[in-house]
Amino acid sequence: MGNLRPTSAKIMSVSAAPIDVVCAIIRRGDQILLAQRPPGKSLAGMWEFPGGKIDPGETAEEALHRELMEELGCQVVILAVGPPVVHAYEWGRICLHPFLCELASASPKPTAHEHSELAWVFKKNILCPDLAPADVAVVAWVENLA
Ligand SMILES: Nc1nc2c([nH]c(=O)n2[C@@H]2O[C@H](COP(=O)(O)OP(=O)(O)OP(=O)(O)O)[C@@H](O)[C@H]2O)c(=O)[nH]1
Repeated sequence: MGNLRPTSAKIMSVSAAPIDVVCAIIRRGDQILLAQRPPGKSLAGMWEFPGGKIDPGETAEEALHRELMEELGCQVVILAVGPPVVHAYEWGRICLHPFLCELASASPKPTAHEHSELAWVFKKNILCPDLAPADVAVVAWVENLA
C-alpha cells in the first residue's frame, strides 16, 4: 500500500498535458545567444534558449516577445518557427516551441535580468553537456537551418 502513492503521482505527471514553453534561438552571424538558468529554478546552472511558459490567453508569439522583454530587455524579429519538442522531466512534460530570431534593428542589447549569465556561442559549440536536455532536439533543427 505504502508504494501506491508515489506510483500514481508519477503516472499523473506523465499523463498530464505538457506545459507549453517558448524559446528564442537568437542568431547573430554564426553565434546564438544562450542563457544560464539561475539558482533556485529548475535546471539551475544549465544553459537554455531564453523564453518561458506561455500564459493563459497568450499566443506563442506574444509569450516569446513578453519573455524576451522581461528576461533580456530586448526585441526580436521572428525568422522561422521550429517543430515543437515534447520532453519529459521528472516533474512533468514540457512542449518547447522554438523560434529562430534576430535582434530587431532598434533593440537594446540583451541584458541578463533573470539569468546568471548570457553567452553568444558559435552554432557548432551549442551542444554542450550542460545544455537543458529538452534543447538537444531544438539544436538538431537549428543545425539543419541554412
Ligand atoms: N525558457 C526555456 N525553458 C526551457 C528550455 N529548455 C527547457 O527544458 N526548459 C524548461 O522549460 C521550463 C520553462 O520554465 P521557465 O522557468 O523558463 O518559465 P518562466 O520564465 O515562465 O518561469 P516561472 O514559472 O518561474 O515564472 C523550465 O522547466 C525549463 O527548465 C529553454 O531552452 N528555454
